[in-house]
Amino acid sequence: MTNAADTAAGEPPLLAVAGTVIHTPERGVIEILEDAVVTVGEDGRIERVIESDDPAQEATIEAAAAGGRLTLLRAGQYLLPGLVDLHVHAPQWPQIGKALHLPLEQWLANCTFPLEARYADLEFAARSYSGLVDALLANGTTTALYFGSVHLGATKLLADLCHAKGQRALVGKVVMDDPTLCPDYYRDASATIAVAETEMFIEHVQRLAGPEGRVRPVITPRFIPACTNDALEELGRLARQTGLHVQTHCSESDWEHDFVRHRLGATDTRSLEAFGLLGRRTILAHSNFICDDDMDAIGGCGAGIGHCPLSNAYFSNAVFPLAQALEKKLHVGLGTDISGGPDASIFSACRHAIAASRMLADGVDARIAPDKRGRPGAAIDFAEAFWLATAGGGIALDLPIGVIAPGFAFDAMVIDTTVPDADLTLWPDLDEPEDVLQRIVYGAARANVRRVWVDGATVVDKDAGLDWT
Ligand SMILES: Nc1nc2[nH]cnc2c(=O)[nH]1
Repeated sequence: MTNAADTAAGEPPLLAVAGTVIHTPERGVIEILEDAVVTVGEDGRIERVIESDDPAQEATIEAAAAGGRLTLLRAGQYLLPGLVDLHVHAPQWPQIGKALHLPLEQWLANCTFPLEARYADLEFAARSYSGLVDALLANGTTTALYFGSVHLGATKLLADLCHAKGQRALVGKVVMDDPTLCPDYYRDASATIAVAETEMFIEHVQRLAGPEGRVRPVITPRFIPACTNDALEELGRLARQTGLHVQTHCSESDWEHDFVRHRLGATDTRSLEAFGLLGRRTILAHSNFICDDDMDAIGGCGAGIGHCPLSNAYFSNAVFPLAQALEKKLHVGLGTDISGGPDASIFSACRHAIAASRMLADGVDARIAPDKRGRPGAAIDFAEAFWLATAGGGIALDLPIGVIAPGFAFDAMVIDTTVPDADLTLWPDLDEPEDVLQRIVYGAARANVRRVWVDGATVVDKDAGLDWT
């Protein structure tokens, strides 16, 4: 990706990683750079990707090795961009793998709000959030977009922990102030207090990490049914004034979609737009019931969608029209939706996204004739799924992440296809080069993620005792 002429020796890099790079810089495009060297500058950004036939490689490797800054991948290890999770409910971590038998509205009222209310206790919050951030990093999630709870204190703690552990994180104090839906024991006391605490949270995070830092505050109305119009209007004003990210749930299930249409006479998307909450840095979780007009509104302002295929299977009554959204050039990435999705891995989300798209394409009810059963053209493949999990998530967030190329942040991971206690096995005598990515997308587990960097800093090294050079 660079010419010999570009590679005159300069300052030694912060880091150089030598090995085979696999990424998907564009939707459906797999790029494999065998035996490349990726150099990273002091700012944590990728400086150069030097291919194997470039004479500058040797000197770069020697300089990095001399400075103790070289990481050399072994046979069977691959350098991939880190994963981006566009939808995580941090306080629901202790509920992962439980309570998925209920419809959304009962799950919220009977299980989720009582659990989230416990985050008034900062000791409980610290225990839960610390385990969650460690687990996501160990799964290769270098960037996470988090809903906190309604509590200012616990949500500050979540931001502090992400900062301390080095994860790229966008974190929101949840706003939910409408007594019609939110119980007395778990809601903002008023719209005014909810907005004031959101402002305090923004100040805290920007003091912690800087205005465009690795940890950023997000304006977070939980979803329209939980918020008064006053709160939504004020949060819209704040979004316009600050230019910060916004996250919320959008047209998730029959119940939720109909609730908003009855209350406001418009879809979630058009209502959010009217409140000033739909913009380039808005991420809409789910969005399963969006219509063509909603897609036009989302595409028109460049907002993003966090597609959560596993949680949709439990709560959403429908499959998100992913391929249609991509054809319309909407910005889409993947989310686990912990704990509506009982799986912390974005590799799993890739697999669920592929499976859901196939079911939408073919249809699911065998009693319906094949030509009427599905929605032709709705399927995506593994390369598109991996693009959603990396570059697609980065585009949705408007951040330079998800691609191994100069100018992007060095948020990356080593996938080891040789670890013994895992089911990911390559068959070099049977495989085409692109099959490596296919096998990783379908087979990678937490144990295969050996090392993780964010902004060039090592945040996970499961083989810390081993020599990487
Ligand atoms: N899946 C999901 N949907 C929601 N809608 C409002 N809150 C939630 C939540 O916590 N999870």
